[in-house]
Formats: sequence, structure tokens, C-alpha cells
Amino acid sequence: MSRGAAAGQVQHVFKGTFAHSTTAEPLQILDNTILGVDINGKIAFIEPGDQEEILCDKWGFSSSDVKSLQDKDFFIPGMVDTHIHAPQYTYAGIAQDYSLMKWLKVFTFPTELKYESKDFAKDVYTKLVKRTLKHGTTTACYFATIHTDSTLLLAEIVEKLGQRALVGKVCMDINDAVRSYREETEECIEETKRFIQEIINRKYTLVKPIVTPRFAPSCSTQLLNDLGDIAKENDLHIQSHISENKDELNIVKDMFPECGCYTEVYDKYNLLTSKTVMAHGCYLSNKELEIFCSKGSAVAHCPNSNISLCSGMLDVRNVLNHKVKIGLGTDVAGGYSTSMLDAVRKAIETSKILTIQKPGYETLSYKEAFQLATLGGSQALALEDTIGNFEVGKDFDAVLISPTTTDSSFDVFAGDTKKVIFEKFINLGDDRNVMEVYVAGKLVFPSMCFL
Ligand SMILES: Nc1nc2[nH]cnc2c(=O)[nH]1
Ligand SMILES: [Zn+2]
Repeated sequence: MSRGAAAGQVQHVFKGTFAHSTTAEPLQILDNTILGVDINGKIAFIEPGDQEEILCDKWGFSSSDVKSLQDKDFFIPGMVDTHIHAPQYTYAGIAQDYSLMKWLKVFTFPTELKYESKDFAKDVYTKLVKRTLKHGTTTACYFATIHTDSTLLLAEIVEKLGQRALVGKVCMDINDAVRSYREETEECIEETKRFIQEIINRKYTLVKPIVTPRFAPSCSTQLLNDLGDIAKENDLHIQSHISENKDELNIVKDMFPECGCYTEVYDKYNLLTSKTVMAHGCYLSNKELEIFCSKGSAVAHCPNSNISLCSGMLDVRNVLNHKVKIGLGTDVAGGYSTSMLDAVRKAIETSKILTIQKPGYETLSYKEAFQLATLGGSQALALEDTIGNFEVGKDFDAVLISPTTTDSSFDVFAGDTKKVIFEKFINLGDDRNVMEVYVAGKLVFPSMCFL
């Protein structure tokens, strides 16, 4: 950029259509809009296109610096995957014929054991981060494995490829299914501290650590207690699983008879905070949702996984009515797809099945599902001040969509409005429509790293 670069104030100026959500409106389509990204990657302005001249003067760029989008193209905010297991990517798309506890024993734990090898981890993690970026996932909340060094490698790969992420070393000191896949309590705590300290020392700009007890059945009370303390002392994010499957509920009842419900188990050990995201929650009672609301904790809705493993169906409307923060997760490989657009569609489908079952049910609209995948996800990860939509001051995490790219999976016809095209993209689009992906103002796809 000529004058802009000299003035050193804005690194990109885009003009065209921007589709995003606000807290008040699940879908706003802003046509003929001009958006500037400052040198720190933050949105400097977003104004009607007719303000271009004034903005040129104010921000020191010229009209030739403005990148005008193609007629039908539009930007959406980067999508936020609030729950994904990086090591499980090797078996995404297979192993879908078991229910949760057997699936963990037969596929998950034996696979995760392999990540003791950093070479193995490097290959899989690199492929997954590239794949999710290509799908428009600009932020991901990752479970890794119990292995600290491989998990540190995941953090390094994510930062290098330019994705924003929370990365968790998995903590588990109980595993009767595969006895070699667990740590002693003390070791698990010490390794968690080492992981967190190392991430802090590296001063990453995009990656943060997240405290990750696998789920209550894998954790002793000592481990849960110490992890709660670690999170509190360092003001860290927390993630786990809750109320995904009925067998799991029974195990938790037997293991923690002193707790009235699953939510109470995590709450007792200070693991429910405003920086907590719990995956699934299919069987959370209204009372438990009230606890989530009062703690400011979030649910990661993973509809593909819930259906694939026949776990259950989350009533998103009820979660929203309880004012609980909620985002969407792919939950690879319980969920078979790495795509957040798939999560959007499965969330809508689950809601439609509930509508069939419950007359009068208020179905989740495609606009609301899009809101969950973007702004909702940012809220669920307590990152809503930084990402989630196109508000001035937030980082420019964005995906440029072309509905008319030659190999698009859907067609656009004369007379299709922007709103119609957007709805088609939500229901029919895929990574072939993703032209560019930006994180904190930086173009991360396509980039040299993908060659
Ligand atoms: N879907 C899913 N649920 C879990 N509960 C505990 N571990 C897991 C996991 O890896 N995937
Ligand atoms: Zn999971």
C-alpha cells in the first residue's frame, strides 16, 4: 500500500459485502461497506462505502489501495471451533459404529497413545491445522493428548501456521480401559505446570494454554482439585466434557455419589468459571444450566459427534433461554467432519429433529446457527472482546467467500439476492468457496506454508 504504508496506519482496506452477527442480530449483511485493518491487525473502521474519500484523508490511504471484492463475494468472520481433538484427526470419517465408552476404549485411547512420538504428532497436527484453516476456522479450542512435548509441538505448529487457538494437554490419572494411557496424579500435575509455563515463556501471540481434565470419569478428586487450583492461580481457560452420554452419566453418579449432579462435580473443584467451556451437555438439567449461567461457563455444542456416536441431542433453544454462552464444535473424531459449516448444518438438523418431536418448538434458524459458529464461539471461549464479528477494535479474523468460484458446489442465478446467496453458502458451501483466510489481519490461507 503506497500512502497508507507511508502513513503506517492501515495495512488493508477492503470494500464490498460483509456478513456477520451482532448480539442483537444473528445476521447483518452490510453491502457496499469499507473496512480498514490497522497495522496491529485490528479493525480500524467499518463504514458505508460512500465514506471512502473521508476515510482516505483520515487514515492516509488512497483509493488505489482499496481492494474491491468481486460482485458476489463477501467476508464472514473467521469461524470458531470450540471443541476439537487434534490427535483424533487420523481416524476422522471412520470408527463411527460404537457408543462413547466403547469408542474411547477401542479407537481413541490406543490412537492417542501414539503421540508419544513427536514425529507422528508433527505430521498429523500440521495436516489438521492446515485443513481447518482451509475450511475457514480461524480459532480452535484443541484437546491434544497426555504427552506434554507433543502438545507443545501442536502449539508451535498452530502459531506458525497463523491460527488462533487454545491448546490443552490432556489430564487423566484414571483409565481402566487402556491402562497405559494415563499418568500418575503427581506427574500429571507437574507436566501440566510445565506445559503452561513453557507456553507462557514462548510469548505466542495467537496461542494460549487451556487446563484440560479429559472428563470426570478419567480424573481423581485430587487431580480435579489441583487443576482447579492451577487454573485459578494463573487465570486460565478450562475445558472438559460433560453429560454427553447416558453411560457416562451413570459412571459419574457412581464415582461421585456426594455430588447431586454432574455439574456439581466440576463446580466442587472450581472448574466452572467464566473461562470454562464444556463439550456436549446433552443431558444437562435446567438446574445445571442455571449453574452454568451463574458461573458464566459455556457449552460447546458438538452436533455431528452427538449424532455419530448416538450420544444424545442438545436442546440449543433451552441453553439459549437459560442465557448460557454457547458455541459450536466439530469434536473430531467423534464428529467426522473438520468443517464448521458441517457443524452449523448439524446444529440446524438436530434442532429440526427436536422440532418434529416437540410441537411448538422454536427451531434454530440458519442465521442463529451462523451466529453460534462465529460470535457465539467467541463468547464461549471468552474471546468476545477480541474476535467474533466485524466491530471496530476487534482483530480482523475473516474469511473471504466466493460463491461463484468455478468449482463451487452450488449455483447462483440471476436475481439471487445477497441474502439468498448467503443462505445457499451456509447450506451448500464448502472449502472450495474459501478464497482467503485472515487471522489478526494476516493472510494465513493461501500462504507459502500451504505449498
Ligand atoms: N466425544 C468425546 N467424548 C469424550 N469424553 C471423554 N473423552 C472424549 C473424547 O475424546 N471424545
Ligand atoms: Zn470431545
